[in-house]
Amino acid sequence: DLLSPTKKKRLPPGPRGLPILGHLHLLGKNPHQDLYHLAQKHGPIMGLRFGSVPAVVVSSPAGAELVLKTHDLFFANRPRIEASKYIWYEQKNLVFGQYGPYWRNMRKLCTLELLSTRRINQFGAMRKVELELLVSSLKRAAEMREIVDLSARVSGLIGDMNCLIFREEGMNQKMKNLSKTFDRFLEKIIDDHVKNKQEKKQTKDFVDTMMEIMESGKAEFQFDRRHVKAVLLDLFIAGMDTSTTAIEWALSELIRHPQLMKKLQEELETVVGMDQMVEESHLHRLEYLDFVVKETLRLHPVGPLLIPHESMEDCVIDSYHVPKGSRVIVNVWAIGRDPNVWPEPEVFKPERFIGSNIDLRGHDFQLLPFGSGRRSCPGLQLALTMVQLVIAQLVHCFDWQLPNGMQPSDLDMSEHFGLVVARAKHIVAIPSYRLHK
Ligand code: HEM
Repeated sequence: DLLSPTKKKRLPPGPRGLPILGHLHLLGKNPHQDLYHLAQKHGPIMGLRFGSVPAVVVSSPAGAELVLKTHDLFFANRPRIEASKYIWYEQKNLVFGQYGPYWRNMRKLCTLELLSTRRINQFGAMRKVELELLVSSLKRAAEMREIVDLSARVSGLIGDMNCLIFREEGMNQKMKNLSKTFDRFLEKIIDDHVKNKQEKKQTKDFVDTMMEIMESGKAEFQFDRRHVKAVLLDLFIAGMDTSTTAIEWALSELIRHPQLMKKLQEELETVVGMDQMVEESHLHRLEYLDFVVKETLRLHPVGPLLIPHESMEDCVIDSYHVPKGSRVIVNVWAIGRDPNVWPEPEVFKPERFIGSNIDLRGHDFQLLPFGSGRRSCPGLQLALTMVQLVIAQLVHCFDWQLPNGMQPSDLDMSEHFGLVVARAKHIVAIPSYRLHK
C-alpha cells in the first residue's frame, strides 16, 4: 500500500525544480505547449510544483479518466484564487466555486433552469434574428468586394446573442476589465428587471429566472443579489469568448482546406438547399458539420488545460501519490495530439470521425474539449448549438477568399494563450454570396 506510513510515498515523476519557483520558470507564453513537451519526456502523469503548490499534469486519455471519472470526487475542487474574492463575489459562482453544497445547488439550478434544452430553444428565434442581421451586412460587403474582419464579426455576433439572453443592450468588451464597473452594471441589470417586473414578457430571460428563484425561496440555500451577480458574470464570460474562439478556429481550418470547405457546402446544399438559410432544426442532420466541429475542438480546444482542479484528499493515481491540495491540470490539447490515439495527429481531417462513435460530451477520454465529470462544462448544449449554427450559416451563405492573393496554406494559425486559447491574428477574408435569393 503506497499510502502506508512505513513506505515512502512515490510522487509522479517530473523535471527537477528550483528552490522557490518550483517549475514555474519552465512555463512560457504557451503553457499548454510547454507542458506537452515536458510530458513527452516525463510521462502522462507528471509531478510539478508551482511555487509551493504541488501540481499533477495529466496528458493521456487513461490519466484523464482516472482524474475525471474514477477519482472524480477527490478532484472536484477548484484552487482558491485570491483575485476572485473581489471579482467573483467571494467565489459564490460556479466556475471557481469550492466543491460543496453551495456549488452543487448552484450548478443544479443553472443546469435545470438556465442551460436546459427548453431554455436554449426559447432563445432560438433571437439567435435567428441576429444571424440574419449579420448575413445581410456581409451580403452588402460581398457586393462591394470588401475585405471583412471575420473574427470581429463573429465576436460581435456572439456578444449580441449573449446580450439578448440577458436582455441588455449596453454591454461592451471594456466592461469585462473592471470589477467595479461590472458590479454597477450587474446591479443595473437586476434593478431594471425588478422595475420591469410588472411587464408581461413573452420569454423570461436568465435574470428573470434567477430573480424569481431568489424571491421564491425555492433555492433552499442562501441566495441574494451577490449570488445572482456571481452566476450572471460567470455565464456571460464563460459563454462569450469560448464559442467565438471555437467558431474562429473552425472557419480558419475550413479556409485553409478548401476541399473540406467544399464538402461541408455540399452537405449544406443537400440538407438545407440553396434557397434558404440554415435553421437550427437542420443541425442534427448535418453529419459532416458535426465531424468538423469535433476535429476543430480536438486540435484547438478552447480551454486546453481545462480549468484547474484541486485534490480534496490524499489520493493514489496510477500508483503515484497525489497529496491533498494539489493542483490538477488535464492537458486536453496534448491528449488531442496523442499519436497512440490519433493517427497523424497534426493533420486536420474531419473524416477520421466517419464510422467512429467518439463524441465530445465527456464519455470518451481522448476528446475532452468540455471536460468530463462533476466539473465539466454545463453550457455544452448551448455552446454546440451556437457554434454549429454560426459555422453552418457562414459557410452556407458565403464563399470566403483570402485577400491580396494570399494562399489558403499561408493562413497564420498561431495561438494566443489567455482565458481561452484563441487565434493570435484575426481572420480577414472577402465573402461572396452563394444562395439563390
Ligand atoms: C465552445 C464553447 C465552450 C467550451 C469549449 C467550454 C469548455 C469548458 C471547459 C473545458 C470547462 C472546464 C471543465 C473542467 O474544469 O473540468 C468549462 C466549464 C464551465 N463552462 Fe464551458 N465551454 C464553452 C461554452 C460555455 C457556455 C456557452 C457556457 C454558459 C453560458 C459555459 C459555462 C461554463 C461554466 C459555468 C463552467 C464551470 C463549471 C464548474 O466549475 O462547475 N461554457 N467549460
